Amino acid sequence: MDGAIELLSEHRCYDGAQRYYRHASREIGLPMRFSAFVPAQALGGKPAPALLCLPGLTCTEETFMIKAGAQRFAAREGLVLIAPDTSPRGAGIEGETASWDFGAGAGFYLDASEPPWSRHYRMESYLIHELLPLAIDLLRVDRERIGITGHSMGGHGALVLAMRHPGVFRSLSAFAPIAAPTQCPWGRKAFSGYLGGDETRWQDHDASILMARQDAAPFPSGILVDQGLADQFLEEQLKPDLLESACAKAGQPLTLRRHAGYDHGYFFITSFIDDHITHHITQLGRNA
Ligand SMILES: N[C@@H](CCC(=O)N[C@@H](CSC=O)C(=O)NCC(=O)O)C(=O)O
Repeated sequence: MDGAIELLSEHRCYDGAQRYYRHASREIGLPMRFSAFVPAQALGGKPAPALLCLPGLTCTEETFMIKAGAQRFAAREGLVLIAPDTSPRGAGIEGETASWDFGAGAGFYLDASEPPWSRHYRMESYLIHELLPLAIDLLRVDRERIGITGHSMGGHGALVLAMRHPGVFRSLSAFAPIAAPTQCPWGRKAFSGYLGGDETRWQDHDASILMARQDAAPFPSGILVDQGLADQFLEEQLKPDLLESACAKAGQPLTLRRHAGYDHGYFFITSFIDDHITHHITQLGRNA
């Protein structure tokens, strides 16, 4: 695979550009798609701050861009938005599309160690070592001003990747993250399939465990997490209280906002996305 990047479509959006790309991924070994919103300030100008937005189970590179309503606020702040797909597609693995919470659409933003998944399911390496460098070059992203956020499985990805790759991301937030995946059915199913039966190896991909291990706050300016209290997955799958305890142990400032009446879906995300854009641009710094 030669890594050629194909612009699939481009749409004018708040004076910037909403784009969809496909490229031959070196890390995944298959074609991958991603989307990017490039604000007007970044179209011809100097390097811009960027936010990597990780979608949740069953989503694609399109979901966040068409449902979160983030472009209006990113345009205001001159912030590039980048959204990947949630897994490789078409790996040809038996059972890959058999369930919605494992396999296609459910890559959990990690590198699988277990065959047959280990050959293509390498979302962590893909994001850190391929998509981000590609975005820095292609979209003129300032490598010193990249933040990360995500929803549900993507919230897990944001929290875990931010801690596993210190210095790559300068700001962090999440919507209804899977905050303790070693202790919930979604996480246990994914980790046993992708990482195998040795649960000690799962701990390196659990945000609450990683946070509790920190000697000092990895994000001293604070992490923002929003959680709906009418979220149908809250008790069984998400467990934000465990992240809250881990942050307290690590001395990590955390703003965990619990919102009465909001469920797990994108109406919840779009209600609070402006606060997340403001959180990130405040920590990343606006272009002068
Ligand atoms: N098909 C499932 C529901 C799947 C779902 O709710 N996916 C969420 C993310 S859940 C955690 O990662 C999502 O973002 N869906 C896309 C959307 O447009 O809402 C079921 O049957 O329960």
